[in-house]
Amino acid sequence: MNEQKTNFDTETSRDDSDVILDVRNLDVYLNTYSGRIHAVRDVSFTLKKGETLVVVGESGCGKSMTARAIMQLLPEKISEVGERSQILFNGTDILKMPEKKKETELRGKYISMIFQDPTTFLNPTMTVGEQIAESLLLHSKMKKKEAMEQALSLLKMVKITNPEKRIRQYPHELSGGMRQRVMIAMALACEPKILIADEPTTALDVTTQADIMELIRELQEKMGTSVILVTHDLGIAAEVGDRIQVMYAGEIIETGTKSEIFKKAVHPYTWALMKSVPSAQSQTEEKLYSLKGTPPDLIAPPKACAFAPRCEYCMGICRRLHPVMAAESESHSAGCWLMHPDAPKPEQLGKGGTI
Ligand SMILES: Nc1ncnc2c1ncn2[C@@H]1O[C@H](COP(=O)(O)OP(=O)(O)OP(=O)(O)O)[C@@H](O)[C@H]1O
Repeated sequence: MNEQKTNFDTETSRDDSDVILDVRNLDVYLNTYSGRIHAVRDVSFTLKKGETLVVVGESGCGKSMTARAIMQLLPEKISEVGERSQILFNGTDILKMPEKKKETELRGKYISMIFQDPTTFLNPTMTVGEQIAESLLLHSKMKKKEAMEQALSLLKMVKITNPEKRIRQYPHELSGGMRQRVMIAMALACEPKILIADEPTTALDVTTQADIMELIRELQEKMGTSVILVTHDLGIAAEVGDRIQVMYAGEIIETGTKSEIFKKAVHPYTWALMKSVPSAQSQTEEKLYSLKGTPPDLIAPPKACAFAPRCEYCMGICRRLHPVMAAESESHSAGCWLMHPDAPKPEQLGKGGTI
């Protein structure tokens, strides 16, 4: 079997003029007291204009570090990006941009990010209006008065109640949902080409979650922004995603359109994630499936399939060789030895089959 690791999805889309972001061979290392963590491992993917790409996976699988690498907001001092890595925004490698340009052009103007917890992002000593205006002043030639007027229209756009009052309030005076709306207003202030949303609704109650996701979708349609949404919630992925990218142990293990992933997933890890989603039926009739074991330690990531120790369909080869990323269709690919033409069908496999 072929040992070389390729990513057919990226290969097929390299010539695509619709591609706004092209991430190639991204490696992120974090130098911690416990050791050097290989948090993102050879990740390649593209994002098209106007689409929503959802990145899913368990905690610690590298979703946030991938998102932060694009925004160039990796943990200071301890992080390192691999030498061969490239992050091309409209053809320009973000990793080679001077720091000043990243500050004044890249962040906010071209790419914006919203986080799970707005309190760590919003400045507690400035009013909501001043903060939105500040971001406008940084990226445009507006005067302060004009920026404050624009801040008010942005607060109206994100449908905050009583915007004339909110604009003069401080973050601590607002509810969690309102603070999240303020962060979205700030992120969209300069009409970025890409919005990265890292678990934007995790800290909110279910109703507010739905409102915020609806808001992001509405604004995306209106402004034509491309969105990368990081979530561990497959329900949200099913609702808003055009394409889904499943990550495990710092790698992409399956990627495809929403219907390919939800109806025709081929990787046992994706199957396990799907089975763990509560449905109306599972809540009343059966115990919810829970994936046993934990993801591997990324200080010494396995050389072979990282999911093998937890996989019900694990074969001998899975413990020896890294799987090849293989194409199911032009838009659907996965890294699993079960896809090899010589592999037995999953239903024929007992634990630890041989190939
Ligand atoms: N600031 C940090 N310092 C040290 N290690 C970190 C830091 N942030 C993340 N890591 C480690 O990097 C790896 C990838 O983490 P990452 O946050 O990207 O995962 P994730 O999939 O986004 O999970 P979560 O949903 O829990 O944030 C994990 O092993 C994690 O422990």
